[in-house]
Amino acid sequence: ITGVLYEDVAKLIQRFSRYQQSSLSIEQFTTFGKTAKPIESLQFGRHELPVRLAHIIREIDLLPKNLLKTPSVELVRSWYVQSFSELIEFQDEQETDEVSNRYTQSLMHIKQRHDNVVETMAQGIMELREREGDGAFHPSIEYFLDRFYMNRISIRMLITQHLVLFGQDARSSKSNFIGCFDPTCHVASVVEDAINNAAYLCEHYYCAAPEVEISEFNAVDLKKPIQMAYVPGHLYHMLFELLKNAMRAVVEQHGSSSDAPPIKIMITKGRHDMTIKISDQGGGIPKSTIDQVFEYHYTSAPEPLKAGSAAPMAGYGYGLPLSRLYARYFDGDMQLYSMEGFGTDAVIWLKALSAEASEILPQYTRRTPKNYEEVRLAAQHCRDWSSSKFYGYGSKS
Ligand SMILES: O=S(=O)(c1ccc(O)cc1O)N1Cc2ccccc2C1
Repeated sequence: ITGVLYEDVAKLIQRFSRYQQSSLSIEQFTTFGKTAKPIESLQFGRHELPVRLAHIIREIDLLPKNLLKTPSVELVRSWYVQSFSELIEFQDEQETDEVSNRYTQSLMHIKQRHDNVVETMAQGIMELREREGDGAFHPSIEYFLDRFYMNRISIRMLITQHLVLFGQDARSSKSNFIGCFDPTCHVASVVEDAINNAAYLCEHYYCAAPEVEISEFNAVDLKKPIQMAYVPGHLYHMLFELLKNAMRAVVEQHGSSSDAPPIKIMITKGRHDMTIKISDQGGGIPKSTIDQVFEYHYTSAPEPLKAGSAAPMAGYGYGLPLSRLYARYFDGDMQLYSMEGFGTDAVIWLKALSAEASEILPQYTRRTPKNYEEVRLAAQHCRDWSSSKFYGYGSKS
């Protein structure tokens, strides 16, 4: 029986990976969430979730065999296939309340099953690097992880949105939240939360935390506080990471003396972008190493935050690459501008209009395997460029 089942699942994954994924805007999430019934959410999710799972399973199968065959990556793949199989069961079910409740239960289990995907995937890549050194797969692994974690953010968004709207932990209707979305998110308040928590950690580690000054400029509604429809949890995650880095930089540069230069935060809103800039005088880093801080450093895989252990200050594990994915998820971005010897500006751009803030989903297409080949070749090309082969001079090895 399992043989047959296995064969069917592989065929179903193929089939579902050929459907186009439906990218939702924040406008669509909030409009749908205001009036949708559990049944309607089931009708959308029981198709879209298997499609997104199938897309990324196909992409996992493009990984170099030596990585794909590590115990950790095989375990992660089995979670995705298991969740795909469970969701497929709802395809031709009657749309009754009983089915809807079973669907909600299933989403809860799937969310829990995937809680440790980031750590487990990092473990697999670390195992491989220890065994095979800095493998030639490095750049295409970065390409894969960005797409893999973006897909995971998007799947967890759909699942969490359904659970918050219709699950046990459904929010009391008192707040004007629509699921995970705050339609009138007051940006400075989320910034203040992130500052307080990052400063608490900084005090705990360094016995001091730099001052932080916040300014706003609303070019759309002068004098009005800057608000937007967004997922406060995502915004907080990005800000907390950047503030930890900035505070650590300032304290390590100026010691815990009280005359350390303050960190300055500028929040602006234009017709297209809501932008946050965090400026620190923490000594900065060379331009040549900026790209590396956005790499997934498997060496310091994120320690699972067990109760009681203090969260790490700016560990440079996955904090920055994942934060940039959150910024990019609803078509925004994040970038660092550093002046080595002086300090760094970290900038987050988000879409000011919720109708323009659409999910950016990595699509698995017939071209995807070729893209991986191109990424690998391009990296090889860069390695050649940096060698004297191309310049014909210079001592670079
Ligand atoms: O690389 S950074 O310029 C830097 C990176 C990201 C960021 O958000 C803010 C930053 O300031 N910076 C982080 C850090 C930590 C300890 C000691 C010195 C530094 C310098």
